[in-house]
Amino acid sequence: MTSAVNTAAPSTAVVSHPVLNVVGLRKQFKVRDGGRTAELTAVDDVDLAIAPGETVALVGESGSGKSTLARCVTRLVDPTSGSVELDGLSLGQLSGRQLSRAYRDIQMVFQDPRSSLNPRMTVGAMLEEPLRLLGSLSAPQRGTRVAELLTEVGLPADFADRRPHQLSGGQRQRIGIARALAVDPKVVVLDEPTASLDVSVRGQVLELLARIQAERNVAYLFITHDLQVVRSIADRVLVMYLGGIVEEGPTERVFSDPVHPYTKALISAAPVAEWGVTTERFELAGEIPSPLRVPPGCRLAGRCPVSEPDCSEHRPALLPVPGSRFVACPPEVSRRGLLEPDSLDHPATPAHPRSTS
Ligand SMILES: Nc1ncnc2c1ncn2[C@@H]1O[C@H](COP(=O)(O)OP(=O)(O)OP(=O)(O)O)[C@@H](O)[C@H]1O
Repeated sequence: MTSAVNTAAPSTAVVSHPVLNVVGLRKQFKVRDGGRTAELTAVDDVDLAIAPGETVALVGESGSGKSTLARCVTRLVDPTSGSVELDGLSLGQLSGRQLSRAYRDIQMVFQDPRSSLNPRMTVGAMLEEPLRLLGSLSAPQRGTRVAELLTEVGLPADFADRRPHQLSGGQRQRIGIARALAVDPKVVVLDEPTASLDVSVRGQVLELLARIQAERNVAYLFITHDLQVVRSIADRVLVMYLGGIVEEGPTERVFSDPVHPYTKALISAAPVAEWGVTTERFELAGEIPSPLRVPPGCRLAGRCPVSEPDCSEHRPALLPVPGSRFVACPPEVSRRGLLEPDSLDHPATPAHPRSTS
């Protein structure tokens, strides 16, 4: 959030029961900068709500803060401020059993299964490890569950005896997915899960993820650079730039009619001509600035071909625009006549949690 909560009615219905609700999340790292200690803001005031069974994609160029956001959500790192709620419970306020339960309910799949799987362990032992945490299964029951998990991710049960180096990249990623699913999570955060795979294997893994979601109603937060993957798997997309969300909405609408200049540039730079989306070339000047030197006002202003003098003054809030979308670019929103009544009376982020429908 940038300031107060927007009291204007958002253009969307509200997610009545988000399984994951992130509010005002900020993560700063202390780093050395020219011989002194400085604060690097990797994620700045991000809100995000995901409904059960929904896939939300997070896109943005390298360094925009996607992985840091994912690691804060899964508590691999502690956020500097803000809250992460799972089924209405704030993780920061839980302890003991409730906290372990919440950790189980949010699992992560990493980009490189080779480094996320222990080379010394068999597949069976790796899949059994999280099952032990459940504490309620006997050794034979765990063995049965391992075989079921392997079947669920499309691998034969005898793969339990193999080690990671005896598997292909796609098979390793299937094991990474099986491991995440072992404790029956409600949310799986996938950080570039298909980036290291061949195109054909990528398609199979995406199909697997879609099938698992249909069967388990699990929610996915899917981080990727690959906009084709986003289009094939995500219900909604969040576009991130220099730590903040600049556009959010249903995938097809965002792709077919991007509003924020950064989204336009991202889509226009994607190497896919046949999408039937805007083919207008939209280029930004220069490179993404260092998060150590975040520009004032709109962070894109210095690179944006349609920026106005005001853009460098105030950081723009996400404004609701028709079509269940939110865009942090007041000039573009008003230029296109997308402004909803009251939006500028309350120039802040939309009420939380936001909707999928
Ligand atoms: N542990 C850390 N200590 C210091 N800075 C960090 C740390 N982790 C990330 N950063 C910085 O935070 C910013 C955001 O990084 P992050 O990896 O989250 O971006 P990203 O969008 O996931 O990039 P990529 O797509 O390349 O993975 C970068 O400037 C990065 O250097």
